[in-house]
Amino acid sequence: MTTSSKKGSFLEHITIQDSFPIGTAQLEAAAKHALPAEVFGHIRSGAGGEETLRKNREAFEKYSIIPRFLRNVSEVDTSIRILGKEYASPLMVAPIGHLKMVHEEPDFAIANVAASMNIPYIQSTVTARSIEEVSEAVPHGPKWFQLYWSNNDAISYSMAERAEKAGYEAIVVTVDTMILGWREDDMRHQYSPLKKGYGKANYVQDPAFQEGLKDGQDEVESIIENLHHPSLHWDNITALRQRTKLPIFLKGILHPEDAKQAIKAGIDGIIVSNHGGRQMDGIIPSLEALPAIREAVGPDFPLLLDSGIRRGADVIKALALGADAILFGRPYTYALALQGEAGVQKIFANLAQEVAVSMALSGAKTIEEVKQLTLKIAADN
Ligand SMILES: Cc1cc2nc3c(=O)[nH]c(=O)nc-3n(C[C@H](O)[C@H](O)[C@H](O)COP(=O)(O)O)c2cc1C
Ligand SMILES: CCCCCCC(=O)C(=O)O
Repeated sequence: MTTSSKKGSFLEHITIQDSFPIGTAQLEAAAKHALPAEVFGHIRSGAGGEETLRKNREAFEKYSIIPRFLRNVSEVDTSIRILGKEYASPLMVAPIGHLKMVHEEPDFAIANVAASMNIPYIQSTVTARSIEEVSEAVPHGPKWFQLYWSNNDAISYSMAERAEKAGYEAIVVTVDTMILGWREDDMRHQYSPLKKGYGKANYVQDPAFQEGLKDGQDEVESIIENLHHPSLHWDNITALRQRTKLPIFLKGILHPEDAKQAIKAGIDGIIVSNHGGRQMDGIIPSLEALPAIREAVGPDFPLLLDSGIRRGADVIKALALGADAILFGRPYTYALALQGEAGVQKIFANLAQEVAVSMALSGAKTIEEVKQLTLKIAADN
């Protein structure tokens, strides 16, 4: 996206407002009011005592941008290039499963928004619509597929192959969810979107899944069995590498040594993530893990980040600390619950615009210039 004060687009945020909540805190409050407690709790909450969930936000507040001025920022270009592909903005749609809990037709709505903005839609394994259904309904726009490894390797290979055939641009293997985190909110509410079968399309339409179904076994029960795979190992990643031509990203890497091992395994990119604090509590905030990982992988290796991004300045900080782009999670789920596709459009458009305004006010005309900005870290660290 190129935005220019001459065209007046830097003024949009002053003139265009409607009933949509402004700011992600207000959005979350409105979703809390609108959604059943167990659904809101499932989305909002983190694992354990929610230390990591909290620290994800605090990490951003520890860093301050030292802005540069007098640089003529009337033209700001937010576009990025990753693995040879150009996207309009350093924003991506984080894979979020089971969205049928908040909307009748979630996956088409979100894929449409991503396509209209030319940002990658990262489709979760556990969506209401399958890879094929999404690619048919929304044929344009960049789409990546997030893979939860299955206990039955054949299903994982089959899903990767289906994504490649459907024209998806990359496979994202999530490595931090080989078992489910300790989620007390869900326990209190006795709530499991998995058990409700909200995310079964990719499995039930998979030939390897159907072949592996035991006689009389319930499909949802089998999906849950497949999703839990504590044996996940680098050997699985190496095997997948040999079976797909698509670029592979690993989502959930937090240790520089794992990042180096990923490169050795032929991986094309890393998403530094703690799953929004939903998996292991007490682990490092993604933003704090980022600089050491950038150091380990070198300046050109594709590095993305999620967990805790809520506004434009957060995006600037993540890029200045070494990310090439960020994934945006929970807020778009709340927007979907409140206003459907229009809500998702507004939350992403607002964030994209806030990024452009933040770039201009920091003195960066391009993403490369954002990466050169200086950050000051609070003295208590
Ligand atoms: C309700 C919910 C469902 C999620 N489902 C998935 C999923 O299916 N696959 C995945 O890799 N990550 C999943 N995530 C994690 C997100 O992709 C992302 O890492 C996280 O939400 C980022 O943190 P943020 O919400 O603070 O932006 C889910 C997160 C939420 C809140
Ligand atoms: C065994 C893991 C299934 C989790 C699917 C959704 C998810 O990632 C989440 O955070 O919730």
